[in-house]
Amino acid sequence: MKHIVVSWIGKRDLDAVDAEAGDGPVLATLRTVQPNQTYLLYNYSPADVAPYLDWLDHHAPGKLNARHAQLSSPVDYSDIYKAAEALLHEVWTTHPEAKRQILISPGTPAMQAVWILLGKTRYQADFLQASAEQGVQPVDLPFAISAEFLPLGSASDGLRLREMAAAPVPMTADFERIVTGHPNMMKLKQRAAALARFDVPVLVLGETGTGKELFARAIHNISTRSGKPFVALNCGAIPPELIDSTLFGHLKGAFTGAVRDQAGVFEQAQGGTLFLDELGELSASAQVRLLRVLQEGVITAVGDAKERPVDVRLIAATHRDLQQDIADHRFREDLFYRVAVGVLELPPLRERHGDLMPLIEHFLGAIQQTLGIDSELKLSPNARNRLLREAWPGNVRELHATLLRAALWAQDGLLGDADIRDALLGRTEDSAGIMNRSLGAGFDLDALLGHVEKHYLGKALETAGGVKKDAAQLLGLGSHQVLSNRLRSHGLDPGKAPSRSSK
Ligand SMILES: Nc1ncnc2c1ncn2[C@@H]1O[C@H](COP(=O)(O)OP(=O)(O)OP(=O)(O)O)[C@@H](O)[C@H]1O
Repeated sequence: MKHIVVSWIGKRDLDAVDAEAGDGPVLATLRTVQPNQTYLLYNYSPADVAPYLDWLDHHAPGKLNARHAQLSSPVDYSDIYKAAEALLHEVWTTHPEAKRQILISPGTPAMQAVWILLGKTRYQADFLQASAEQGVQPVDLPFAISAEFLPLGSASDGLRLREMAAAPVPMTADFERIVTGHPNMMKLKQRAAALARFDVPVLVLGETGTGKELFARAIHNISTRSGKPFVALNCGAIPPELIDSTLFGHLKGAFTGAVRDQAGVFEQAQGGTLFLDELGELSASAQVRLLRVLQEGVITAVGDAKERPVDVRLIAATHRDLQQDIADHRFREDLFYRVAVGVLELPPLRERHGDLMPLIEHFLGAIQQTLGIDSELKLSPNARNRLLREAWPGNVRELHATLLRAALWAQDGLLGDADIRDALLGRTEDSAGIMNRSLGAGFDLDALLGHVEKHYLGKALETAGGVKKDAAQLLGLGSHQVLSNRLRSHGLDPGKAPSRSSK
């Protein structure tokens, strides 16, 4: 494996040419860790550094690259950042697979600080330090600087770079839609893309709203079945008496209310992918029948005597701990091993350090389009901090819903702290909260009703994926024009909204 070391050249290094002064931090480190390639930055004059570079070339292992960085002063953070960033960008993108170490000892404290900032965030690296007293040592910096602490622009640039650097399997647009810069999630995207190429069942585990369906769709879209249907079914939402007919279909007259033949989801997904969400909610008897279909590749519709062959790839998901359910005899072990051939376990949002800001930016852009807002949606600093402090028990889905609600509340495209607070309240405020406000000073009936209206407008738009016609139907409003009028009365201009959301 290629091994690269990066460092500034410091005063003690230049002094090392004089035989009395020891090796200096750079040479001492190179002798110890033996990299194949070393990249050095210096801000001394090239004439002063030339003898040192000659000398170093004689004594150091591997290939040396040194470049002059023009700094207005050795403590100017901005110039140091530019020089260090340019070097790391070049080296990290040219050698994405290499073992990368940054020697932080040579140079000024400002140079050290910039190495740590960059090496902990956009250009992940191990750090080394060298001193005459302690020798050469790895530096353990027991903290993470997540993308949340970086300015917006650089957080997303870094995201792209890290994705590029860590992507041996080419990612298609479908996987690009899964916004993340978190190393575990990027590994999961890789694994999912690899699994997509094999026609095996996949089990996606994770809390609600972590992106299980998004992964399932991405897998389908890059698989050989992409030209065929993707059918999603939430097993937890089907009444037990309808589970068989929903899965396998029924014939006309099979039971009261069966007025015509109806294909089940297996048949609807024929040739394609069936996504069974909340698989852990299936009753014991439904589990037996599902197992049989997976073993034999045939279904029997309710009321039918004939078996019909089905060719479907199954992707299942659950937020439950299926291993525990197996131990408690709630889930069949044989079914588990049938569906859990490829397993992806998505971490909750609270564990994906660095993902919040990129997701927020992504959703603000999508919501702006959905709501047809002209100017870019922006967050006030306090609103941003509030979003970053939240634990997000409903994960990415809840983050999106909160931003959508806040965007409906916001004035002039600026989402303030109060908008976010109100939007967050919307997730917990029950009818009693709304019904039991004290009358008198501060009570404002119009504002309260407006609040409720905005809550439901947002909820319907979210549920309908931004399609106004469907949202209007969900709200019992006569037409999408009525919905548009209501949105307009809250200062939004839905005339510009696309008919389909960009999500
Ligand atoms: N990493 C992500 N990048 C962009 N959008 C995301 C991401 N994760 C989730 N989303 C969005 O969040 C919403 C919820 O995601 P999804 O439906 O895939 O979650 P889920 O785990 O299947 O949820 P549930 O268990 O509640 O069905 C969707 O609108 C999805 O597009």
